[in-house]
Amino acid sequence: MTTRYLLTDVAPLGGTPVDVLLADGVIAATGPDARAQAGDDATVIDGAGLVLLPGLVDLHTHLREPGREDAETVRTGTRAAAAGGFTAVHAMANTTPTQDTAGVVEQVWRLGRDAGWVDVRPVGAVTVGLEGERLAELGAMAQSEAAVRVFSDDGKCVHDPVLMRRALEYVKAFDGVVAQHAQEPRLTEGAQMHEGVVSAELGLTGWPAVAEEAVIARDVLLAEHVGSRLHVCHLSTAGSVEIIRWAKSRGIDVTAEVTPHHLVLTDDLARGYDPLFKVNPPLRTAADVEAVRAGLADGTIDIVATDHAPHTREDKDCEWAAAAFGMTGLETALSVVQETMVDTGRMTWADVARVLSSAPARIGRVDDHGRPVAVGEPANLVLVDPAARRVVDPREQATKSVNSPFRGRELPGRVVATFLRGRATVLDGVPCDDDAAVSR
Ligand SMILES: NC(=O)N[C@@H](CC(=O)O)C(=O)O
Repeated sequence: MTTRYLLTDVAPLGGTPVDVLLADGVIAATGPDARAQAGDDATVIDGAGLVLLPGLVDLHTHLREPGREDAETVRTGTRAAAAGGFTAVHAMANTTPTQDTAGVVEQVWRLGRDAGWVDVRPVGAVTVGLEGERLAELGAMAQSEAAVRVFSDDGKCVHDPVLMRRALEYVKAFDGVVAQHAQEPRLTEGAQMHEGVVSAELGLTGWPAVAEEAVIARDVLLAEHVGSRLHVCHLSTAGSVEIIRWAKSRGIDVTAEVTPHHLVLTDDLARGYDPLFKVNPPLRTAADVEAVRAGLADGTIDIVATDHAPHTREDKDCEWAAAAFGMTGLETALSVVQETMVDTGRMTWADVARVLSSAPARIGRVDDHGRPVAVGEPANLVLVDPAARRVVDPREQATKSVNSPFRGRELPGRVVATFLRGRATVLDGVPCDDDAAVSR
């Protein structure tokens, strides 16, 4: 039998404090019933001042296994996810070999299940080898044990409009979604950072906003034409927010994500030539940051997704032009959303539960996650201390890589505990290594 937990005086979604009993993998009782049913054997966690949210769900994580286990493995990446308050993650397809067959997605799914930290939902590649030439085995991946519902060539754009159209049409058969990495390749050849004043000053090749916006505009029209579901990865510009707003007003079935780093960091950071700030799509301007915050607050942008992109020191500790694109994010996402959206009064904790849990769970068709905090629901939960503050030290994080752009920065909030089907994966802010993989 798994441990029973009595969380006392916790605030579900930041609301009125209440006692909550977790038993047999579910929320067994709330209020006075919780204490009455807890019995003597329940582990009591003092939840005064803490917020209880549904476990976070990431639609966009790079776990790097198979192929780049030197940067991250399914085990280290999912342990980092649990530390960050996640109970489910989607593992992106740009592995080696590519997650473009039933065999590879099943391998990743099994590694996730055996690690036991979070539920891993592999993303399937749209095209074979992410090469943009032939559709991958979408149906076989959907029907595999991994039950793939999200398909993406992330890291690369599906730039051929005919292939994109076919993928959008094909995934309808199994209620899938195509998640597009919107980057017009010809407009971004050799690009190193956002195209603007700073790139001109530094003499680095620019990645113009239009290279993202042109693909999003095309794809929302394609999605409308074929009546399919489209998801836009890591949207980063004010113009992209406008296009999504327009598409939604027309009733087009599109969803969009923003990353934590695009909610706060700007292209000015490139001035130090520190590749920690090199990412795809690039950090944009302060006006873009304001536009994505406004878009997230008004629901134009549906979710926050980490785009956790771990890289080895070798791939990051070099000159800007040679460095890999990408930043880690699983262990700082919730804090950045708190700092930029909650502490600024733009969103409530209920909104946070929507953008980091229920909406991504719905887009990815992940059952049992992102559910209401209510009796009978699966106990996939995270307990957060919003009053805590910490200085980010990547060496203390669970991820194998240290390329956090928040290194040395003080951020609000701390994950106190994470529960996966009622089993604690994190307690007192520390991953429960002894218990991992015990009960799945
Ligand atoms: N987001 C990133 O900067 N990097 C991603 C892929 C990508 O989108 O380029 C990665 O896999 O490292």
